[in-house]
Amino acid sequence: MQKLIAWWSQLYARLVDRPFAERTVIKGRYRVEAVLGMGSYGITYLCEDSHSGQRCVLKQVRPSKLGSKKGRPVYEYEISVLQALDHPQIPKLLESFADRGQLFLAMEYKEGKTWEDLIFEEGYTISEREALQVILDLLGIVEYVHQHGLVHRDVRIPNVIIKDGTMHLIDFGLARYLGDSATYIEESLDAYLLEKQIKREVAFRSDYFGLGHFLLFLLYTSFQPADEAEELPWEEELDLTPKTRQLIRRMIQMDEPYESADALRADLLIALAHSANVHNSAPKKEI
Ligand SMILES: Nc1ncnc2c1ncn2[C@@H]1O[C@H](COP(=O)(O)OP(=O)(O)OP(=O)(O)O)[C@@H](O)[C@H]1O
Repeated sequence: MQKLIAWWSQLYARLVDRPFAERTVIKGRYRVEAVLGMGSYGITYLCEDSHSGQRCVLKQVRPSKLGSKKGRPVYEYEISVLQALDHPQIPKLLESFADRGQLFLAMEYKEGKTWEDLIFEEGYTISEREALQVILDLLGIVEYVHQHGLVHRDVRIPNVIIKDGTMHLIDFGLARYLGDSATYIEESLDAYLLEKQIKREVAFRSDYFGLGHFLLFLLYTSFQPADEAEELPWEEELDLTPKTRQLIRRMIQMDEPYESADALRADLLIALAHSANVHNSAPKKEI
């Protein structure tokens, strides 16, 4: 029976979750230029706002999710989160509205490339010092989010956009206020894999965990495995200074986790002072 329900809901979603075509005008002002993505609860569009002449991002709740617990509550939560934040490196909420029976939110468009694009499409290689500097800059945005009682919980390379050297943190769909439950519905966290539990914990340290993995991604851009070498743990593969290694171990909770941005920043600055600005391999492209 459960299989049948799952099959039916997938079929239903496929039938109704059809994105609006390019050039469709929503609410008489937002002209769809492209579909940016189809996420778990929303469809994201790049639009031109005919009122301001500016580009913006529209997020539409998937029609198949409108009546479910993962539809409107998630949408309303994201609105409240974006409304609470006002930072130049975070997209601002422009408005939320219903049109044609659908729910939308409009937010500022952050033009640029994500770190995922820079690493995987453009082949950037980053030295240890540069990587630590990136994390230090990102920590400033994350700390601002924390100061508003929020945890982002999805700090990852596809969620950071970089334009002219300035980073922007996007995708607050998983953000939660401290004290709120980690899931929207009565899901038992015990069922989650340990790593997912750490990432989704509503605590500041889960964002430091995300930043730790972000740092590892950046550091791996300079790693070149020997031909047919077996995969080893990061501590053996990456040639890092001891301070950076200790820092990462705490960020990804192999050792006592950081509980405040100040403590993490202090160790980041120490690691930076000890770090080398050399690439482990010849850079294909440097930042
Ligand atoms: N404010 C924004 N400015 C620029 N690009 C954005 C903005 N918000 C989202 N995007 C881009 O739109 C795409 C879809 O993003 P979105 O975060 O809505 O959904 P997702 O990551 O596909 O799924 P999920 O909601 O499940 O995390 C991504 O490529 C993201 O880079």
